[in-house]
Amino acid sequence: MEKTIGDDYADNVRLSGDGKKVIIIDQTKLPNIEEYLTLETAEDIYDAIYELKVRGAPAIGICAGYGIYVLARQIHTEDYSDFLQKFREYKEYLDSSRPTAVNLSWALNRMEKVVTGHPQCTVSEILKLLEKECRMIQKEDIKMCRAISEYGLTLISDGDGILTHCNAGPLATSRYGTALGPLFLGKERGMEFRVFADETRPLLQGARLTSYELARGGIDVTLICDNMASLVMKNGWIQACFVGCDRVAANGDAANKIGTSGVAILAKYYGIPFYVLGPGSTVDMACPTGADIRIELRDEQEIKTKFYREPMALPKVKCYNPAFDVTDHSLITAIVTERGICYPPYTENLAEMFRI
Ligand SMILES: CSC[C@@H](O)[C@@H](O)C(=O)COP(=O)(O)O
Repeated sequence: MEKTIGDDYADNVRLSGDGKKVIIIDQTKLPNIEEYLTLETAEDIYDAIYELKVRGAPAIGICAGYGIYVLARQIHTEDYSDFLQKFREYKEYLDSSRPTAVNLSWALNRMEKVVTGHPQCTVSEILKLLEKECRMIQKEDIKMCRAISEYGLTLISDGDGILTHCNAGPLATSRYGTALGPLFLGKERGMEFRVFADETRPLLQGARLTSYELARGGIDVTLICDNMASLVMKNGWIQACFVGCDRVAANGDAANKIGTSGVAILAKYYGIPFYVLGPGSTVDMACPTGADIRIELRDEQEIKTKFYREPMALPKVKCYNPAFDVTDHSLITAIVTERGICYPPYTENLAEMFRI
């Protein structure tokens, strides 16, 4: 089969050959060092997620699925209730690593259902089913990204300028990505886009990951500081904004990397369509509105020192470091999932699309 651009990134999160470890590319080291990490203990997996070594909502879910399987193998009992109790302890621990992306608890709940759905099975039979399920989560993600890419590509034309924020590319998923998926797919089909990547303060996912992925994929990418988005829009260089999401509420409000809502407000002002792209697993129909989404607060050192040779503020200066914000549904032109392109009114149309 012919190799596609997304294949280069297909193994960012995977299970080791013996099934006893999770292997991830360390995203905090990119773009300078391509280093793979082996995760074996509950602490390894928790820390990798918390420290953003693996990040991006779908990739976090995939890592958690593989992670809980690896941990389940370490539960040495033949007793179903003991197994379930220990499994749940691991699940709760991993689930507490990051609160905003729903994919984390979604994947862990899926894995738990395999256990609770088979009380008649032996522990070794349950382990086989768990392995199948976590591999399935990743396979489905690849399929979903492909479908999202196809739908997303219908929204743009050859030669368009696209602005993106944070990283919703192959590193954040399994292949193609969500917001970047249409661009990789278009590239495979001979289309050219001019992408403007917000650097995305404070952790610079746009600079370190998005511009790296796009440049490697041969896509024309220009890195800008977050505060330059307004100018490139005013210049007429942007025909659409494509961003990912960490949780979409039932009314269409969408949580994504801090700064996304500002991009949406600018896009509205300049009359540029603003699209949110993500897998159905990111749509949380149990969450009524954006106000119900828990926003992760992170360490102030990420703002002051993390990527600088010297501190950028006095130690006594206070910082406020929310990792995400919520874009109001009224600013979103459409939400693209593997099920199709959902336009407003979102409360009705998401309910119809996700059949509740
Ligand atoms: C397909 S990834 C979608 C989102 O998870 C992405 O846009 C994002 O905000 C990631 O934030 P991060 O804190 O880097 O995990």
